[in-house]
This record gives sequence, C-alpha cells and structure tokens, in this order.
Amino acid sequence: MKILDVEQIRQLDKYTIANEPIAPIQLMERASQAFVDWFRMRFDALTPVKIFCGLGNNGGDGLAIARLLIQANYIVEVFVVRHAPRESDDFAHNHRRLKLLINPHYIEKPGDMPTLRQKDVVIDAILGSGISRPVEGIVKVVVEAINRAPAQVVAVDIASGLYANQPNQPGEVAVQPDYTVTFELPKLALLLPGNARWVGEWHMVDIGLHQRFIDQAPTPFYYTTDDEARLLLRRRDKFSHKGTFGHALLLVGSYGKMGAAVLAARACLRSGVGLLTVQVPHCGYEVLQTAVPEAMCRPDVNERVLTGPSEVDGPALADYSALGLGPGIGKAPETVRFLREVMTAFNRPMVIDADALNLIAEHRDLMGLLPENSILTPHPKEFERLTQRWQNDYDKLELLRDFAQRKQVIVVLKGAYTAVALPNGEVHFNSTGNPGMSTGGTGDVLTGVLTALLAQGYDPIEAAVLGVFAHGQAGDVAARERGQIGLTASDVVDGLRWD
Ligand SMILES: NC(=O)C1=CN([C@@H]2O[C@H](COP(=O)(O)OP(=O)(O)OC[C@H]3O[C@@H](n4cnc5c(N)ncnc54)[C@H](OP(=O)(O)O)[C@@H]3O)[C@@H](O)[C@H]2O)[C@H](O)CC1
Ligand SMILES: [K+]
Repeated sequence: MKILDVEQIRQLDKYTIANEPIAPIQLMERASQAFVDWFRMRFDALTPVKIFCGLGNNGGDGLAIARLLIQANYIVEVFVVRHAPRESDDFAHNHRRLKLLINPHYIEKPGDMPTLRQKDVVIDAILGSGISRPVEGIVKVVVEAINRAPAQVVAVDIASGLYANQPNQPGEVAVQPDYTVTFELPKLALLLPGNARWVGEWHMVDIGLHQRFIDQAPTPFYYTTDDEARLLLRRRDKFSHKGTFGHALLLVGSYGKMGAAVLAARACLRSGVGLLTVQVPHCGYEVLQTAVPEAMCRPDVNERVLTGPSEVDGPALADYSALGLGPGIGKAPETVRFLREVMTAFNRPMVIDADALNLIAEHRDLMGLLPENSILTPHPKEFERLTQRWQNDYDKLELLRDFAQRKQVIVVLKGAYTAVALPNGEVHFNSTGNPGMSTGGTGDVLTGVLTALLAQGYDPIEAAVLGVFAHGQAGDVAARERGQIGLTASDVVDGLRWD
C-alpha cells in the first residue's frame, strides 16, 4: 500500500471529487461516517463524547461526526476552537447542519476550555493534515489541556499539531491521543518512532478515494499489508523434493553465544529451507547437533570463534544456495579474515546481521565486498555505526534510502514498523510485530528466516519484505499465546507459519 504525502492527498481528494464524481461535502460525510463506524465498535452510546473542532476540514469532519453520533443516540458536546479568521466551506455547511441539533460551545480564550473527566472520550478534530505552522495561542492552550486530561482521546485523521510528513521541531505541541483513526492511507508520521506519543494506536478507515490516482502517484514509501505479503508467498509444487528448496549455510555463534546459532538455525528450518548446514566454532558442535537435529553441522577448527576451516567436508562456499552470517559471531581478528574470504568467494546476495554488520562498520574495505542485493539487518545502533548519527526520524530515513541506493543493498532497519529500504530508493514499512519482540534473539530468528527464503530462490527484495512480515506475524502469534512481556525469541520461531 502506498504512503502519500500531504500534497498528494490533497490532489487525491480533488481527483476523487472530479472523477468519481462526488461533491466535496459528500466526501466529508463518507469520511465522517467511516470514523463513526470505527468509533461505535469501540465506545458505546453511554460514553460522554466531547468533540473539539478547528475551522478547516478536519473541524468539518468533527462537526459531521458529532451529528452522526447524536443520531446514534450518543451524548455529544462540541467545542469549536476559533483559531483563524476564516472557516472552510465544508466546515460552514456542517456547522449549519449541526446547529439544527445542538448548540456548539466556542473556545476563544483559556477560560472557555471545559473540564475533562476520566469517563469522557475526547475526539480531536482541531487540525488535520492541513497544518501549516506550529500550534500556538488558543489552539496550544486547548491541546495542552487535552493532554493533561484523564480522558481517552481519539484523533481524527492525525493528531492536531503533528505534521503528516515532516518533522516537528523540539518543543512543538501536539495532541497525544490514545487512538488515531486515519483516512484511507497511512501517513508517514504514524510510522516513525519519535512520534509514538502523538499517534497512540492507529487504525485506517477506508473512505473510497480514487484508486486510479493512487495507482499512478509516485512515492518511495509503502506499507506492507497482509494481502500484499500473501501474494509474495510461493505455493509448493506437489512434485517438489528437498533439493527444490535450496541448501543454506549459516555462519553463526561463538563461545558464550551459541544460542544465536540455534535460534537462527531453527528459524531457517521453520521457514522452508531444503537443507541447512550450520558452521559454528568447535565448542558449539554438540550444542547444535543436540538442539537442532535437522541441521548438518560444520564445526570450525577453532574452539571459540569462526575462522573458516573445518574437519568436516562440505560443499564449497560458492555451491550453497544462500548464506546467512553474523548472529553471535563476535569480532575476533580471525573472524574478520574469514568474513573477507566468504564475501569474496560468495558473490550472490547474502544475509548479514549483528556482529557481521559491526565488523563491516569497523573494516570499511568489507563494505566494498558486499554482494549486490545482499540483505543487511541492522537495528538502529548498528545502522548508525554503518552511517552516522541522525537528527530526527526523517533524517534517518534519508540516510537509509541513500545507503541502500549507493551500496545497492537491501537494508532492513529493525524496530516498530521495520523499514525495508531497497536499492531503487523505495522503503517498505512492515505492518506486523509488537513490542514483546524487543528481546534478545529475535534478530537471530530473522536472519534464519531471510536466509531460508533466499535459499528457496526468492528474489532478495521479495525475501526481505515477506521475511520481515512473516517474522513480525510470528511475533504476533507468540504474543497472543504468551502475552508480550513473557515472549522469547524461541516463541517467535514456534509462531512461524507460512500458509
Ligand atoms: N482525503 C482525505 O483524507 C480527506 C480528508 N478530510 C479532512 O480534511 C483534513 C484536512 O483539511 P484542511 O482543511 O486541508 O486542513 P485542516 O483542517 O487540518 O486545517 C486547516 C486550517 O487550519 C489552519 N491552520 C494550519 N495550521 C495551523 C496552526 N498551527 N494553528 C492554527 N491554525 C492552523 C489553516 O490556516 P492557513 O492559514 O494555513 O490556511 C486552515 O484554516 C484532513 O485531515 C481530514 O480530516 C476530508 O474531510 C475528507 C477527505
Ligand atoms: K485531528
């Protein structure tokens, strides 16, 4: 699903109005009805509702929402914040209609702000995507009062004061909602970690904007939906055999970090690889053979770290279908040499994680050896080591896009809404996963998943988008069974499903 910027959304509005065709006021009605449908599923008619409206179209939505909720027997009070000399036409229209039902209150000075109680639900329709400057004056007073109140808050489209696709400056004020109900498409701001308190839990409601415009609109930003991920998944042929699904090699583990090897290996096997060989330092031999009997093990001649040679014969590096390296490997000088050898000998896309990324950051010559379309899976700190410090989330996104394009690699920047940056400049935000996954080992699981997909012949871009989605989904399955707090990386492996 595409993520469009504010200007594109404005054009999309106009295009829908001209080409559906539909009157602007009807479009507002449809958006408001979609919001109300969502709202009624969460809050019953006994909930006292207080709606704060600005004078633009976000405020117009708020007034229409008020009317629709009153018609559904909710007890609604409306507060119009007089922040500008003008009101939009559709605001004015809905204002007239609402006044036939109730008298709104008007907020012009701080004393006009009502007291908000815990049982109230506030609907924030003061400012939407049309915000053009920082929140000040009476709007600021209202926003701060809403944020101090014990009431639950639901933002219409986007929290008042939050920019949809540009950074808010430090110290700027915006509503901190419990929920954001956004129209039609996600907005970039909803996906960025620095905005978490201005977003809450967000939901998207369909308001029937014109698909033809969306299809043609250029954007580097996408949000991976369930349906899109499902389309990437390949079905298995009845006559397939284990050779069909590739032979993966994982280079993982070191003394004290053999769990990373086990987790990556188990995840790889649970993601459909045909055959798996795991090379671990010698001390990991028994661990691996016992914990993952389905995998073949190539013990390194070195007791504690990976160095390359093994007393067990196996295919030449270049003969494996896919390679995953990094989890738990440490940063020993022998391992750096081995990494250099591996990256020289294997010139197809590989999965690179954890200490392999740190080693690349420390030994810049390795960066030049990265095979095109390799999948790098840093968390933010690892990505910072590969690049530089950033000012804000938007700055980070540009660094991410630039890195993926310059190095012609795929970068999976892990976190909420993991961002998958592609060599063509696109960024695909993931829609699955939960905070329970912020626990040791879940990254190792992802390495196993991605390596398995490459081994099965998935295109690296599809492997990255699908693998990240499936990994998050496995985390969601695990969280449903165990709750987020008790979730472990092993639960994520057990949650993997591919149908
Ligand atoms: N396609 C859709 O998704 C639809 C969205 N709808 C809703 O429309 C809003 C966007 O409406 P718009 O009128 O463009 O903008 P706003 O309501 O957000 O605000 C515009 C007015 O607010 C003034 N403004 C801007 N910034 C500030 C500020 N910091 N403080 C005070 N006032 C501010 C602005 O003044 P200008 O001087 O900049 O002109 C306007 O007066 C969208 O979010 C949806 O809720 C449609 O209902 C249906 C389709
Ligand atoms: K709003």
